[in-house]
Amino acid sequence: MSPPGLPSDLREVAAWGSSSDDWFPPAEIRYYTNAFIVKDNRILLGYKKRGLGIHKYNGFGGKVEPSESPLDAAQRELQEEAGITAPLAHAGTLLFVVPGEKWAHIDIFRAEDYTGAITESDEMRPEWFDQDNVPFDNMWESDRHWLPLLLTNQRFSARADFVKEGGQYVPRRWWVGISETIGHNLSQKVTK
Ligand SMILES: CNc1ncnc2c1ncn2[C@@H]1O[C@H](COP(=O)(O)OP(=O)(O)OP(=O)(O)O)[C@@H](O)[C@H]1O
Repeated sequence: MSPPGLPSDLREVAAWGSSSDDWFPPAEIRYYTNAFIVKDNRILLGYKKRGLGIHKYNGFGGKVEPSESPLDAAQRELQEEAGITAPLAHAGTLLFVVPGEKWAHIDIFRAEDYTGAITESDEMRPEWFDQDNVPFDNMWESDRHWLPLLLTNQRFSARADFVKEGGQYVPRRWWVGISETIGHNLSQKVTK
C-alpha cells in the first residue's frame, strides 16, 4: 500500500525500512524540482558544490518560487545551474521527509535532448555518466531505487524518510511505486 502523501493507485516496485517504524508525521510542504538529461545512453548529472546535498551528484533543480509552476522552475534551474534549455517532461515525484523540517515535494523531470552549451555554475559541476555506471554511492541513498525508472521512462512516485544526525541525513525508510496517472497538474502555480 502507498505510504501517506502518495497517490493510492500505485504498484510497489521497491521498499526498504522497518514495517514497525511508522512513516514520519505530516508537515507543511515545500516544492522543489530536479531535472535530468538522458541522451546517447548517458545521463547528465551535476556535482553539487553548495547547499542541500553538497558533494553529492544529482539532477539540476531547486525550490519552486512563488508564482512559478514546477515546470517553469525546472526550466529556470536547468538554465541557471547547467546553462542549457531542454524539452522537459515529468518523470516522477519524490517526497523527501525529515522530522522537524518541511516536507520536500520534488517534481522530477527528464529530457532526451537540450540546446545550449553545458556550463559549470556556482552551484553545480555538470558531468556525463554512462547509464550503466551511475555514481549511486555518491548520491542520495534513495536515488538508486527510482533513477532506473527515470532511465527506462516509467512514471514513478516515491517517498523517502531520513533523519538528520550530526548534520548528516541518514535514511530510515523509503517506498517507490509506479503509475500511469501521476503528474497531470503541472501547470498549476505554487502560491506560497
Ligand atoms: C532524498 N532526498 C533527495 N533526493 C534527491 N534530490 C533531492 C533530495 N533532496 C533535495 N534534492 C534536490 O536537491 C536540490 C536542492 O536544491 P537547493 O539547492 O536547496 O535549491 P535552490 O537551488 O533553490 O537553492 P538556493 O536557495 O538558490 O541556494 C534540488 O534539486 C532538490 O530537488
